[in-house]
Amino acid sequence: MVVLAKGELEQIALPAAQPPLAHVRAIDLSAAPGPGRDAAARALVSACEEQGFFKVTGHGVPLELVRAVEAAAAEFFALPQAEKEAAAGRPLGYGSKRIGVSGDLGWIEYLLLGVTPAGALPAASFASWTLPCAGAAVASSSEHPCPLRDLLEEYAAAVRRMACGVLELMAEGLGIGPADALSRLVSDGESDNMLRVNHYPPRPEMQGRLLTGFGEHTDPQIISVLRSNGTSGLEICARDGEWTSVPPDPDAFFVNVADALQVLTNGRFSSVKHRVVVSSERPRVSMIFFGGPPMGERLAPLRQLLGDGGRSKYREFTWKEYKSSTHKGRLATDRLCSFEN
Ligand SMILES: O=C(O)CCC(=O)C(=O)O
Ligand SMILES: [Fe+2]
Repeated sequence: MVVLAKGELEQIALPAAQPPLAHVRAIDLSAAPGPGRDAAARALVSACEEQGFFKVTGHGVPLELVRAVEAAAAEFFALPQAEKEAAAGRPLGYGSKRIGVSGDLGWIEYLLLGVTPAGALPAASFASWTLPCAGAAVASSSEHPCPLRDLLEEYAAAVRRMACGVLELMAEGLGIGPADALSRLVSDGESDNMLRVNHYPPRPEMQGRLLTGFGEHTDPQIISVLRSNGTSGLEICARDGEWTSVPPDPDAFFVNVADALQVLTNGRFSSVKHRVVVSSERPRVSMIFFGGPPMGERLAPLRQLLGDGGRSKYREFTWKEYKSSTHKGRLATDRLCSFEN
């Protein structure tokens, strides 16, 4: 449930609009080695250069698992508000309407969780709270293991593997080595991976107006892998500033180029600006895996992507430094510009 104080609904109301549909490239991760895989790697690089956004088919994540975790998430969000609030934490845990700490509001409730390299949700995510689940709400979680938590762990592990596959294909397409030049950042024991489950309840009647679900922003990590329950709402912004609506695809995963990858590629790829507009009478549930590097990782353009005499557009900084910059300022702030040379 999203409970807004007086005046807050007005802050997130949007004029009715029907942006054109985005044309999103599909990349087949299962293409066989040889010409098929080479073509997929080239298409992936073009998609990152042109849009910073694409979708992945042949991803190997079982759709039964995806549907089971989505159903368990929907049950969680249907719990009484007080039970969900018991899982509230900062910044991890349950939250509603507030995104970040700088006053951004949205028609949204969510769970934000840390992920270990094996895909587990570490105890630190649960330091001050446990994850209540429908059916187990009255029992202690040790007696009744929470199905949502188990499913999220399995899901995070599967999506992390897929994210690594995407980054390996990307390294091939960019012609950089070793094969794990990019994927190691997400598969490392210290990688700062996160999982976010967003629930956008159906919008209230507002005389045809729409609501901001998640305001415009770029994701700070390397890549984000997003899946939604087939309800529209995600919009991406093209280089020319035009917003387009992403047609939902319940069988594929969407991938965003995020800020750290823009830096690693010296701006050859740009992180994609995106937002969620709540326009549907159906609830939207989305699950996003954020592939982030270890806290101490030094980020700078990869030498192989600088070319002869190429100039680095960014100064070197650690992921920890960049991540803490994202905790300051509004969601839509362009944070990378303060790291430019
Ligand atoms: O919920 C969505 O579909 C996208 C949300 C998003 O961009 C995010 O959580 O970073
Ligand atoms: Fe995002």
